[in-house]
Amino acid sequence: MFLEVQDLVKSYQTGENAFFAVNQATLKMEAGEIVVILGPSGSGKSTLLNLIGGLEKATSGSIKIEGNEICNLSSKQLGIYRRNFVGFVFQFYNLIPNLTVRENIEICAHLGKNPLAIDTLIDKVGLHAESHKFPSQLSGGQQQRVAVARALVKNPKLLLCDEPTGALDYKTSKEVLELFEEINKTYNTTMLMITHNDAIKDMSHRIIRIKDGRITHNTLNTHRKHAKDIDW
Ligand SMILES: Nc1ncnc2c1ncn2[C@@H]1O[C@H](COP(=O)(O)OP(=O)(O)OP(=O)(O)O)[C@@H](O)[C@H]1O
Repeated sequence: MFLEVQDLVKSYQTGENAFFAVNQATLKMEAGEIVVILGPSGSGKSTLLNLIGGLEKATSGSIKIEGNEICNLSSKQLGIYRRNFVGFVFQFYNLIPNLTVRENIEICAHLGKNPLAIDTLIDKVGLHAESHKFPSQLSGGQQQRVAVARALVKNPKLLLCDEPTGALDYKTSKEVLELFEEINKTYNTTMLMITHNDAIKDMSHRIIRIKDGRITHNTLNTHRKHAKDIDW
């Protein structure tokens, strides 16, 4: 099993009471799976993603990646885990404005042990003609494709995405989703995504629903579609 989360809890002390942002969450992911997390605002989606990505520390419970526990790692060890294992894509692309497309990707290449070839990746995300442009010269979809390439260049086994198409229109969302599907197929990257976009749900292998910090559903998507065939 690639990822195993067991009885995971993240609580905050608010006055005398504890508030449970993630409450006894248990889930498993196979290598190469695309899993989406759905749930209302404030239900704990980002917290769960951040715990798995080693951006936050759990109150209790266990997260094992390829059998290795990450919940008891020090901050420094968590940094190494993030660097070696995890790529992040957020709703807003967070590119460095005074670096070109190529340079934005290049600066992350050395972070992993087996980085992907930059030019192959630039071709894969369809930005060959844009590689010397600056972020301000790109559309939102193109900027998100740079962000995806930047997250992938170190060849992470796990890609965590928080509303990756949240700032994109229909057409560019579809392009980015086709890219995710292609990357998943080519590199067998395991992907965990938070989204309100129904299309991501339709192209995923598994759907997790969360409410008030608790996982309420965890179902295989037996009617999985390819991104190019999805209308929403
Ligand atoms: N540092 C913190 N201190 C106290 N409460 C927090 C903290 N961080 C998050 N929370 C609370 O935990 C709950 C879950 O937050 P989280 O951001 O994980 O929700 P979400 O499902 O991702 O929401 P959204 O869809 O609106 O982004 C929320 O009620 C939030 O207010």
